[in-house]
Amino acid sequence: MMMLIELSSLQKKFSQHEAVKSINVTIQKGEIFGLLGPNGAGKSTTISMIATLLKPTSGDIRYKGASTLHDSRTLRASLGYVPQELAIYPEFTAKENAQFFAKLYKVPKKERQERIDSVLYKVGLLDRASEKVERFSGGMKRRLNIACALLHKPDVLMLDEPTVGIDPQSRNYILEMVKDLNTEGMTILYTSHYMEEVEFLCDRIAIMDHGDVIALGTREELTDMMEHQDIISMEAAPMHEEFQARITELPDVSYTELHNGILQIGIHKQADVLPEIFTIAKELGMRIRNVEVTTPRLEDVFLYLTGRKLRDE
Ligand SMILES: Nc1ncnc2c1ncn2[C@@H]1O[C@H](COP(=O)(O)OP(=O)(O)OP(=O)(O)O)[C@@H](O)[C@H]1O
Repeated sequence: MMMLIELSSLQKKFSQHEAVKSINVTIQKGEIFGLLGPNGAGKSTTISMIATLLKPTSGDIRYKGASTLHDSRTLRASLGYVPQELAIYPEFTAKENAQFFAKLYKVPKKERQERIDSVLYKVGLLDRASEKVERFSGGMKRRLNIACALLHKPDVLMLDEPTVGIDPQSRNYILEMVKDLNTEGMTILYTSHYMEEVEFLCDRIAIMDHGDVIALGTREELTDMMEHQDIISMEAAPMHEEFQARITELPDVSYTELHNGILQIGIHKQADVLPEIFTIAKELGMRIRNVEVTTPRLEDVFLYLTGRKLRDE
């Protein structure tokens, strides 16, 4: 596998606040690389630095081995970037937007029409090409934004939380489209705070928190970090505070987390703690309604590493 983008000791400070803390990440040609982390983790700052829209405080970004900090032309020509905020004109039609960006990206005139039709088709908007964007749903606008980033046939596509606040249908459409683009050979950098999306899409994942990459690997490598863990999810009525406190004290329990009435208990793999848990529940007069034992997912890895939930709810 060829290293396509290398971030070395990449750091960004906003006055005293260190938004990205000297991270080292390499993105291989042909992979879907995910940046997963909660809001404020530093994902957008990182991706904006790669897109050359934000100057790093220190460190380097190399594209195909050459630093992009002084000469970003090669990278810019090969990069499609879809920011979190929509960058399209609502009073124009979808086609007019695409025409505008095709000119901006210097797509040769004789190729423009075909290219525009092809990207609008790809995002499922060819039949709506002549409609004004202000009449589009959030998901359609987002898809058009992606189409505009594809006009110059980039080698790398970077998407910053592309599914936030859109309908499930558009979300699935985008996820499938990203997979297809990757199958056709495009390298993808995808940021999200949705664990399921990153699990579904990404070959490798960097988990970010407070500006730092706290873990990096394939999904299996990340969940293997917790190879000594199983997760018990338990619903009970009532759920006593004392119950959680006593469970946390048990020797085979590594952590507990109460969320939406469900108590999650991280236990050493195959530890026989259920009888003790049931006994404590009985002592406290609780009725257990549901118990499930599962192997860890990325969400659990985040909880394990940070002691916090990935999502802010
Ligand atoms: N222009 C800026 N000036 C000052 N602080 C900033 C600026 N941009 C980002 N930050 C701060 O840097 C940190 C990282 O923000 P960033 O947007 O990169 O996080 P994120 O992981 O992309 O989260 P989100 O999904 O909410 O955008 C945050 O604490 C944010 O407040």
